[in-house]
Amino acid sequence: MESKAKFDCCDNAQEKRLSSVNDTVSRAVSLCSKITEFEDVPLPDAAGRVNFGETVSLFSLPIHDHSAVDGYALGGSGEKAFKIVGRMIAGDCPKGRIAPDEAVRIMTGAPTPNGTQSVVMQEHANVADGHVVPNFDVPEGDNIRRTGEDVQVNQSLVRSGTRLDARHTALMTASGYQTACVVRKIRVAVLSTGNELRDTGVGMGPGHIFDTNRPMLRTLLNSNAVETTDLGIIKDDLGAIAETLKEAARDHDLIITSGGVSVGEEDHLKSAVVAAGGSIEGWRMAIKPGKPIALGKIGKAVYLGLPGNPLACFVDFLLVGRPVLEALVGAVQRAPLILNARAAFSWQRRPGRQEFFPCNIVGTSQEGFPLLEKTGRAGSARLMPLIEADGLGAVPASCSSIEPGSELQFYPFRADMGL
Ligand SMILES: Nc1nc2c(c(=O)[nH]1)N[C@H]1C(S)=C(S)[C@@H](COP(=O)(O)OP(=O)(O)OC[C@H]3O[C@@H](n4cnc5c(N)ncnc54)[C@H](O)[C@@H]3O)O[C@H]1N2
Ligand code: MOO
Repeated sequence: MESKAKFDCCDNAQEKRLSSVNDTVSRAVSLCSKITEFEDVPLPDAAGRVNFGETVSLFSLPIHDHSAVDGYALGGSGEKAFKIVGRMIAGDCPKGRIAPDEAVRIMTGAPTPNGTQSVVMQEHANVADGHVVPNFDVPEGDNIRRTGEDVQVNQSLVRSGTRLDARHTALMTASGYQTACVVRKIRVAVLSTGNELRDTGVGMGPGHIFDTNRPMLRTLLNSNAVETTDLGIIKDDLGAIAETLKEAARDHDLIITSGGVSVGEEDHLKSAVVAAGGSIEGWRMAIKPGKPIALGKIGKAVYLGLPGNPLACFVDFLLVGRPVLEALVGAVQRAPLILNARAAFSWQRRPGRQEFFPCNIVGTSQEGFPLLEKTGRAGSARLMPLIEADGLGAVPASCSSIEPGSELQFYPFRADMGL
């Protein structure tokens, strides 16, 4: 059943009933039910997966008191001679007790004997005749890493919904885990629609183009947390599309299509979703490129219809598709990284829709913001400007003119410390 949603209008009178990106994302996320099946995976293979439930520490960290330096464990305080009564290296079993006038030769990581007041670095002590004399009165506790000072046993380590990376592999391994319990992979079906589309090398003729969006979407979906089914190219045929959608809805969490979401006579996706027994919940966003987008449900599967123009498809996947994937696995939703930036260029534009354009960082403005240059003439069918781009610049719907120094928003493609 089709349901009509209420949308904010953008400020162009001809562009009524367009929704904002935020409203569209909220609507899309509200269609998603969190996947509740889970599996155990070895920690080094768990990067990109989402933690199912809360993980608590099996051990205290550090597991035992140990020395932070190579030096001497001292049984007491003072700038005096301590008799060296033993030697401990990393891996030795914690044993023995030292008296206030005794010391133990100790290496970094070795357990400190009971009775240790402090550890003095070997550079800060003199050794002669089986005794060590620190160069100063070493404060109590110096250079001893205490049991549990980082993590207590049973302490919460990783929250439910956390996307795992090398940090979690390290901490969970240190506290006794070999595997992580993660949400099962999201099953995503991808298909393209359009009579003009051909796979590379298959039956190209006049009027045909290469199907760009399907390989692009498969690449965007290529993560450890997603299992993608490629359903190929479907002709602009309502019945064929509806049949494919209906079939895909049986065993996928998300169906992503490209093309056929606009208003032309061969734009069948909206009707096809309904014919497949589903509902369409949203239609158009006040952005450029990427205005037409279809959101809906077919059975339990979420449906996301992206526009055919490749840059529009790319932008809509990043803005709406990504949060949908996060919602399906119950990942903690993080605010998108949107930076304040300044323009290094002039640009006159027609107001009406928030506009995104590929751009790169060419310097830093006087105020310290990234200075952006467009990487080519933007257009929803143009891909070349993306290639040299560091991210997407954005201007609000009302903007009609950009001069050097004008404020922009910047959505970076990557963070250099990315995990
Ligand atoms: N009368 C109107 N026409 C259009 C409007 C509108 O508001 N009123 N919106 C325009 C906008 S904005 C966009 S974006 C496009 C989106 O249209 P569709 O999603 O229906 O996409 P198609 O018509 O199927 O294709 C558009 C364009 O993209 C090419 N294409 C399609 N699929 C692929 C693919 N997999 N790989 C590469 N290229 C693809 C297709 O050949 C077309 O050239 O609608 C505007 N029209
Ligand atoms: O939204 Mo369309 O992508 O402007 O061409």
